[in-house]
Amino acid sequence: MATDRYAAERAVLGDDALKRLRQARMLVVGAGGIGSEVLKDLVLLGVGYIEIIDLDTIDLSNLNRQFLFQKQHIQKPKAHVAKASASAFNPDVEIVAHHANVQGKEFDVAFYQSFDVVLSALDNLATRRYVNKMCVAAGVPLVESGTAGFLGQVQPIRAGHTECYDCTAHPTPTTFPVCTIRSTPSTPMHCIVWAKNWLFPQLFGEDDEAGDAELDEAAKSGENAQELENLRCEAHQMRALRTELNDTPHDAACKIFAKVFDVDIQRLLSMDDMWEQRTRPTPLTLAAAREDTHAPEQTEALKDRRMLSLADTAQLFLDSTEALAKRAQSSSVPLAFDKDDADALAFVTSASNLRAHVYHIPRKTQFETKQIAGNIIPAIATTNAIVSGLAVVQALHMLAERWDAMRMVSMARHPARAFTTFPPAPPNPACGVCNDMYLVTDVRVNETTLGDVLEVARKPTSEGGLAYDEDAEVSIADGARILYDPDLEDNLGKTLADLRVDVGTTLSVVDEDAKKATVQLLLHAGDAKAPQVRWPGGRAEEVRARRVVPKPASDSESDVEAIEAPPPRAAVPSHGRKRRASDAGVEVPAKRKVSDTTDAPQGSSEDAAIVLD
Ligand SMILES: Nc1ncnc2c1ncn2[C@@H]1O[C@H](COP(=O)(O)OP(=O)(O)OP(=O)(O)O)[C@@H](O)[C@H]1O
Ligand SMILES: [Zn+2]
Repeated sequence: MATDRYAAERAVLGDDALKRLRQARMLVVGAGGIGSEVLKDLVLLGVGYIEIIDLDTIDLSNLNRQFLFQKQHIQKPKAHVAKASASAFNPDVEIVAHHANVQGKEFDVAFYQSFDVVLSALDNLATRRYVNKMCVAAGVPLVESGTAGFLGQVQPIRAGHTECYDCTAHPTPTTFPVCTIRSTPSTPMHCIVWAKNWLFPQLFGEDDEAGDAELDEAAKSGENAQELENLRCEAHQMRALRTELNDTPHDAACKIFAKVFDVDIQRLLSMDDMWEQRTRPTPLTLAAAREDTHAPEQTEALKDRRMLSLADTAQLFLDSTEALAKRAQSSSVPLAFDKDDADALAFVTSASNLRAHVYHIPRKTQFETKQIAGNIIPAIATTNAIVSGLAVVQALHMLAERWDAMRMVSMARHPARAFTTFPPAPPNPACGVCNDMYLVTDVRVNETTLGDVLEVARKPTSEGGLAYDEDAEVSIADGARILYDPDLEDNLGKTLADLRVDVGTTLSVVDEDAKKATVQLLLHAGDAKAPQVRWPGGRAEEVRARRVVPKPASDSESDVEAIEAPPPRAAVPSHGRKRRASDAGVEVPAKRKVSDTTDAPQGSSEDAAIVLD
């Protein structure tokens, strides 16, 4: 008799729930630490159809916690490998993988609406906010999750009923993405992490023999031979230099300088596709660094708060490398970074600043470096696994429409109470994302003019318009770019294509008097020249029900005029002159920021205010 892989699940969830799971469609955004765990959980549960999106490729540093990936997958797209690895767990599940940026235009509101639940497993604020906004626009439930060291959090979001991700302000995370550390840093933090977590242990910490053996094994499998060979070569060179540090510390320190700031950078530069979207680094020789004795003007009295010249930074690197090498030689245990160890801090400060210089990134003082280096939080596989499980539980509640069962969950390293759960709060009336109205708008960008869009804004709802009064001061913007306002009429005759507005763009129609909510037109390719406005999914009632401010009883059910304005946002100075269309090409700050949350109050719950990675 064939075994039923779902027997246990059926016993726990029941027949109906299992059937629903088998028919469910879920989207996982991000295939990193949390995303690969979530994917594995969903596949094992037997969710019928899953799509996964990730823009990145697999890095060596991912392998300690992203268990769908192995050595032979280095440099392959995370989404594709995650699909291949997870598919093997359950052949009943269909997975579609996208190696792409989730902010790409192909992932429009209709795409989101094709899913029952979206699970966000991202590592940055901007993309989290974007996915949140798309889910609110599409009216699709979202499970947001994040971890920082031993802390974790899961937030179920149901548009119009619960807080969205943007209802509370989020501090800029002090944690960091590790995968960009080895080759493509873009912030001072990346450089500091590289110096502290990679270079320091390579030279003075635990010797990584095992890592090299693993590289040998991966090379045997024939995958990514060239990059694996490079990594192995780098590891061997570093080990040789580490040995040399014992005998001739000064010469070895100079060679290490040449290797990490010049030779290795030249090797990376030869990989052209790596630099298509990024600024190319500039290799730095010791001789060139020594020539640059210019120190920025500064008034700081304390030495560690002053910015050193490049020459002094290079000297600090050589001195601290020599000092640490001597200590490592006489120490019975490998050295570990300690921000209060002067040599270690000098090493990390100088190495990270030299790397920052190479990558055209601002440098940091020793004082700043100490603060940043002391704050780095490692990603922990167990936290990711637990948070992923909690996220999937929320997704199951959503799928079963057990809305009352949804819980925010905060996880902390607390012996008495590891988890704190509470029902999600209602939407914040000051949240731009929750207050804005989202309408899918069919256009033909080569024929539809901005005037056509304005006409639709003025038309009554019964004729498919937005019902703005003839005398209402309306503006139309593409992000921060204002295309039309009462002082800027030159663009009205231009097509959307002329204005560099493509399908996939969101145009914001803003009522200057703040009497109506901002309307977001999600542009979609249509058949007619005149824009056709549709409520997402044709579910007008549902969308209307999502309004934060209750509708007055007298308003007609079918009238968009019933959309009340959110609480007034920042006052807008009026313009003294008519602006020309040529002005419009220039990015100007939006008069009223659309969906801006900077004025949103801080999270109402202390528990909810953890920094998400
Ligand atoms: N705009 C985006 N589109 C698609 N995927 C994204 C986007 N932004 C981030 N991601 C993905 O989200 C995932 C987040 O996973 P995680 O936090 O574990 O980061 P990581 O890069 O795998 O690990 P680490 O940053 O700790 O090295 C990453 O795989 C990253 O590529
Ligand atoms: Zn909100």
